[in-house]
Amino acid sequence: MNLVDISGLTVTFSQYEGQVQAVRGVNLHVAEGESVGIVGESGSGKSVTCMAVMRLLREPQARIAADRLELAGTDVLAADRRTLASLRGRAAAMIFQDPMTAFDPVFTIGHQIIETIRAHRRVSKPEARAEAADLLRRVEIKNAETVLGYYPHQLSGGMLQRAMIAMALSCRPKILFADEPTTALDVTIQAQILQLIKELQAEFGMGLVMVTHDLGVVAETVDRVVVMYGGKIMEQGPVEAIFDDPKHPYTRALLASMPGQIGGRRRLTEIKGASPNPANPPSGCPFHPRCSLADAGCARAMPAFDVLTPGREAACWRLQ
Ligand SMILES: Nc1ncnc2c1ncn2[C@@H]1O[C@H](COP(=O)(O)OP(=O)(O)OP(=O)(O)O)[C@@H](O)[C@H]1O
Repeated sequence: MNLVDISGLTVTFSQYEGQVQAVRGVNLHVAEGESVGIVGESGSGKSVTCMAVMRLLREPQARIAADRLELAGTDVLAADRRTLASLRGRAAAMIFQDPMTAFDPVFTIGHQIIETIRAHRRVSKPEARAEAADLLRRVEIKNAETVLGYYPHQLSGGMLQRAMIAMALSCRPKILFADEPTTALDVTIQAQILQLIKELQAEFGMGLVMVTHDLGVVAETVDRVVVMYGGKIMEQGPVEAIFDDPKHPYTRALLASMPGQIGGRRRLTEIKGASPNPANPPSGCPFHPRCSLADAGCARAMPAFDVLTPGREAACWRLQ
């Protein structure tokens, strides 16, 4: 079964200035235990895609439409509030760049993890407390019992990130969405946290969707890569294929702008030209205004995906 099953997803935000077309026809599938990286520059629609399948976007400002939008076999567009609340946590959890978004500053770490466990499972408070301490140990927080009594501001950024991962894992989700989970951390801590996510993914047998602008992060952590640009998928395939033999000119440009140091924090700003304005996206292939290979046809229509091998596909007129 696919843990994530998305076909024809579009997400549009209504704003005073007009409509922002954040996601424009995305198909995405993640199998059990699989790890997938979604990469692309800022604003390409990576986060919104994940938030849409978790139904975490504020509606009706965000309008979500899809031919299929399923999380662990449940149609999230048809799901009621209760089903969604139970899905979030039990089926899927999400971690973010800023752990303060996951924690409430006025409660201790322990209180918040224990409450999360008890919101989803019938366990006594002492059992939940023991489990919370155990989870903190698994994310390599040494003085776990003490840390349970700490407030979020008493932990360093890296420690708080670990505590957020512990809280996300507390309901034993089938899939974890990690949205730029290490971007705010310094390089050594970043590498440790990525390693930890990878180990926990294997240990828990979870699916993983890693959202990042950093190809180095993807190289380190996932099996399959999905490259997004202007609200669309440009190319996808196994991580080795994407790195060794990128097909789409955008993927090639992304790789060329990659910092030498894996996990480095340089932003991908070196591709010439500006990323598309989602309020007024370019016609045809969204990358055509910046693509050195583009011709008039590229502005006319978005090409279909060329399936190079099963699971390896790219959408580029010049490839055809
Ligand atoms: N709540 C919102 N209201 C209006 N526009 C939004 C909202 N959330 C996201 N957007 C817009 O949707 C587009 C896609 O955003 P998204 O956050 O998915 O990009 P991203 O690829 O994840 O990049 P980043 O790394 O910057 O988060 C952006 O242009 C963004 O400004």
